[in-house]
Order: sequence, then structure tokens, then C-alpha cells
Amino acid sequence: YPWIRYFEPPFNIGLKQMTLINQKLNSFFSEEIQKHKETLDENQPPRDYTEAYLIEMNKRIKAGNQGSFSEWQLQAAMGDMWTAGMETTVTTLRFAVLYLLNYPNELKKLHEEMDEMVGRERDLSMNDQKILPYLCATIHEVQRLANILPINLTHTVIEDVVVGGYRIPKDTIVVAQTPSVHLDEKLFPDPYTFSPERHIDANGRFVKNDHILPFSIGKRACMGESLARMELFLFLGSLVQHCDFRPADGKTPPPIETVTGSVQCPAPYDCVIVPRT
Ligand code: HEM
Repeated sequence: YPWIRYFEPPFNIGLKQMTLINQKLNSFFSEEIQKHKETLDENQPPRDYTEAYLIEMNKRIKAGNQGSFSEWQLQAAMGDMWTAGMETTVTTLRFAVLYLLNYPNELKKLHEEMDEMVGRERDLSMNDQKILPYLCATIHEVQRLANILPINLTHTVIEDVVVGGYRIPKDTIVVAQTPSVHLDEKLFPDPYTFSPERHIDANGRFVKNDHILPFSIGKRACMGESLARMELFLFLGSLVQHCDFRPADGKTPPPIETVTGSVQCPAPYDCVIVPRT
């Protein structure tokens, strides 16, 4: 994001602020790597990604073929996992719980569908997508409305193109604004209302809407999309299967407020998540 160099304090999205955050994250990753190195036992199966990486790196160093494997590269990969991989999915789930606290009828429908189609005895699997259309529709709707990446990543136009009558010369930096599609009332009437029903057809089947692009589109679309889709289905599904979500005071749901940054999050909220009776 080259333009952030123009946003110095009091704006908190400037280069200085971003550099500070990056430094903090990198120190954290570096400390984790050191801790892992101290406890690493190369004769045991790796306990996590960092151990697996360190074992592979050491093997390559011994063979005189380190290639691109280095602690710096590991730090960058941890950064990808942490920011692209974890923050996104967790934020989407936090939005899902927030919406369902505010839309108790929709939560009730999810509970009913789960009880009828799966029950509470067995674990969910991805095959259950076929029999849980309302859960699929809920996740689709959460991703439409939450817009957790309001700015998206930047790309460069590699040749002159014309889009919607505008000429965009080669080398221009562009950012695809998927929220403007997700909240377009021509595509989604009453766009700010949370309504999983939009994605259910007359026969009760889930219908995926091609205008909903939380993972972006094209060659550089999200690399973790299929993993993220599994996480959202299995984590939210299991929560719905076993838990009830309630306002902290038993009556008033937390307001749907957001904190906008490179990831748009719900404002911190309290709620109670209890085992279903
Ligand atoms: C709900 C969860 C997620 C959402 C909404 C999301 C969304 C996105 C978006 C919008 C992009 C930018 C695509 C573009 O440049 O046009 C992206 C890129 C990326 N995402 Fe995700 N993502 C999620 C989860 C994950 C997970 C779980 C991983 C990996 C474990 C991941 C890894 C990546 C990577 C590596 C890129 C960069 C791809 C590239 O530049 O070629 N994401 N993601």
C-alpha cells in the first residue's frame, strides 16, 4: 500500500504505525522460533508447523542445500499463517456469533436444522454441507455482510485495460472493492439486513451467489480459501450443534459495531456461550 506513507500521525494507518506493528509481530515470531529451537527434538515427529520447518531446514543445511529455507523465511510464513490464515477466519466467526446474537430466529433455525439432520452425538464432516443448507446460507450471508477485508490487497494492471468505460493504463495499482458488490442493493435488497434466507431457494436448497467474493477472484485470489471454507463450516457448525449463544445480560444483544483496519472486526463484545440443554 504505497500511499500509506502519506498518512502519518494522528492517522493511525501511516507507514510509521504499520512499521511498528510489523516489528512487534516479527519480534513475537522470532521469540517463538527461539523457544521452538530450545525444545526441538529432531527424532520425534514435529509437534507443529514451526518444528516441521526447522527440521526440514536443518536437514537441508546438513545436505549443503539450504535453498530458500531460512529463519527469516519461516518468520514470513508464520506471518502469513497468523494474519492471512488465522485473523481472517477468527474475525468471520466473531461476526457470525454477533449476528446470531442479534438475530435469534436465525439461530433457532440453525439449531432446528442441526437437530433434525445431524443430532448432537456425532462430529460434523464436510459431507454434511449437503444436508445443512441453512448453515451454508448463514456462512455465505456472514461473509457478504461482514466484509472483513474492506480494502483488499493491491494489484498492478499488467496491460492497458478499459473497465466500465474507464481506461486504466498499464502499471496502475488497483484494489478490487468487493464490499461495494456485497452491499449493492440492486443485487441484495435491504443489503444491511442479515438474512440467510436470501441464499435459500423455493425448494429449501442452498444457492451460492457468484457476486459474493470474500476470497476475491482471479489468479491471486485467497490461497487458503478451501481451508477457510472448511474451518468456517466445521467450527461454526460445531458451535451451533453443541452451544447456545446468549446476550451477556440475558436480554440485550451487543450492538453490531465494527472497528475498521486492514481487517474489519466487530467491536469487542460480551456474550455467553453455553452448552445446549
Ligand atoms: C474467512 C477467511 C479468509 C478470507 C475472507 C480471506 C480473504 C482473502 C483475500 C480477499 C485475499 C486477497 C486476494 C487478492 O489479492 O485478490 C486473500 C489472500 C490470501 N489469503 Fe486469504 N482469506 C481467508 C483465509 C485464509 C487462510 C485460512 C489462509 C491460509 C492458511 C489464507 C491465505 C492467504 C494467502 C497466502 C493470500 C495471498 C495469496 C496471493 O497473493 O497469491 N487466507 N485472502
